[in-house]
Amino acid sequence: MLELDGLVKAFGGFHAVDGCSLRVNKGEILGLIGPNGAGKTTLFNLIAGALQPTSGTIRFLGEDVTHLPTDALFHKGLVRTFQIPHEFHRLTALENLMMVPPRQPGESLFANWLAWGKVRRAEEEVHRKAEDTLAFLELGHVAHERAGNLSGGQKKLLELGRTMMTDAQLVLLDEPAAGVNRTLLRKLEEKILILNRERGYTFILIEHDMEMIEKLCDPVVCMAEGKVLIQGDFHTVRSDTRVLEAYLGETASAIERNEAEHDPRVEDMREQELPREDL
Ligand SMILES: Nc1ncnc2c1ncn2[C@@H]1O[C@H](COP(=O)(O)OP(=O)(O)OP(=O)(O)O)[C@@H](O)[C@H]1O
Repeated sequence: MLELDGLVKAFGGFHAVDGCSLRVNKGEILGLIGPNGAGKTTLFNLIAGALQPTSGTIRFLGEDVTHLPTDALFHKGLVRTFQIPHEFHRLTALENLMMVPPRQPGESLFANWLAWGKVRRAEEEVHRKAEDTLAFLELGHVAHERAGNLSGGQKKLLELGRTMMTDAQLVLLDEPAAGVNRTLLRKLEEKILILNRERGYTFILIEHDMEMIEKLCDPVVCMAEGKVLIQGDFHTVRSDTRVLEAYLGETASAIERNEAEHDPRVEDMREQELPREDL
């Protein structure tokens, strides 16, 4: 379904993604893991057309889509969600879903004027679909609540709902578990599995929550320093020494940073940097 070949994204001299090649097959839930700064979100941005690669190619459903923008990919069925949900916070949950479908006839004044009956039927259909989507996500009770008032977990479910309004084929989920309480997390996992098994959605999922990765994902891909380190099932990837080293490297630098924070010499230096009146 998706083929990445030798993808590179450079920011100045720094390669955030450094020669990534990857295959995603229809029906998979591919888990993308790796320490902070490994390049996972940058890779998502490249796949979703939000960033242009420095080099390399992206093929989606057999077509070269390397330089297509986000909206063109969206119309082809490639949709992403964000680590921080992007809801319209003043609109209700239902209205948020009704905003999604592309090419609504109601968007065109001319179409409105020419065929108002057709427009009304299309709007009713969108309304029904949005209600069905909320019911599937067990969000029916907050349909008329402003999206900005929903909990973090409910916003994540709503993001998933927005992908359902588009008949997406490949969905990129960026840290769906982040900021979600345990109860809603189980619900989110269950819905992702149903969408995958019963509705044929293919997913790529960036996640630091290893329990979620273990439950949902096969294969799992680990990235570090912009590169794909290994691809395999969860247990193979988790026990691979290169993966352990990549995560240990991150832990070691976090410990170093933490020690530096509490080193009296560093604190002295900070005090010296500040003019007295700012202290
Ligand atoms: N626009 C940018 N300009 C410069 N550097 C960037 C830019 N975007 C990302 N980077 C750098 O690229 C590297 C990879 O970042 P990225 O956000 O893709 O990592 P990640 O694996 O998603 O990390 P995390 O798990 O913390 O979200 C980081 O060192 C980051 O600082």
